[in-house]
Amino acid sequence: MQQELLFKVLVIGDLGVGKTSIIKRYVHQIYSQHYRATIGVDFALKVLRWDSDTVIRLQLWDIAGQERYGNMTRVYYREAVGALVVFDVTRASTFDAVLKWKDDLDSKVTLNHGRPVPAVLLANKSDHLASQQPKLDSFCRENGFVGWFETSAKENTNIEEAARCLVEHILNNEESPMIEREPGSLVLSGFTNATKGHLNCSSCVKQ
Ligand SMILES: Nc1nc2c(ncn2[C@@H]2O[C@H](COP(=O)(O)OP(=O)(O)OP(=O)(O)O)[C@@H](O)[C@H]2O)c(=O)[nH]1
Repeated sequence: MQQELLFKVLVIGDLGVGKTSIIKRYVHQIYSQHYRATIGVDFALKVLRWDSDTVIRLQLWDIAGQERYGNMTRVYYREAVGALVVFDVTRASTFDAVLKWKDDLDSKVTLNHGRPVPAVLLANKSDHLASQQPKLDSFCRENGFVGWFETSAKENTNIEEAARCLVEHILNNEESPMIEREPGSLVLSGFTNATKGHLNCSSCVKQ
């Protein structure tokens, strides 16, 4: 029987780092230079055919960068099972803010037993870089990110890979709350043994 899983994923990071652009590229295959700040929160849905009997619906919550200074994030973060934390490689201050976003996330949403939801770090606008960025493996290990990717929404680099890495970690979390959908019904459910196991994310940081 085919199963459909719905995962709420947050996309967070400072103002103008490219969260909306990453989502638009990933979901609609479009990119624009034009900058319009997100107000509050926006949503997009990406449907992934994961394997022959699993369809994953990724509900992407595009949280405005300015929200870190507001108090709405607790509401927005509720029931999220994963996050993409984005910074802009051309602006060091946005990297400095990454841990503040991660702390905000960890303080407001956790899995059972208080474990953090998986978070993947995105070094966006990598098309701007003349040379390689320092590798972030140890930064990720030390700060609880499950992996990191140099992305470019402009050139469509590594966005699918990053999302895949995140989904693999979400699936590996036995206790991730999830909605399993059968035609005509919506029920909250835990994982089935058929869904978990055997998953391996080669591009993610080795823990
Ligand atoms: N060169 C380059 N520019 C990018 C990339 N991603 C986004 N931008 C540009 O950066 C600006 C901000 O992008 P947004 O996607 O609106 O940023 P955001 O993080 O959603 O911003 P807020 O909604 O204010 O939090 C826009 O002008 C984009 O065109 C990228 O990968 N490379």
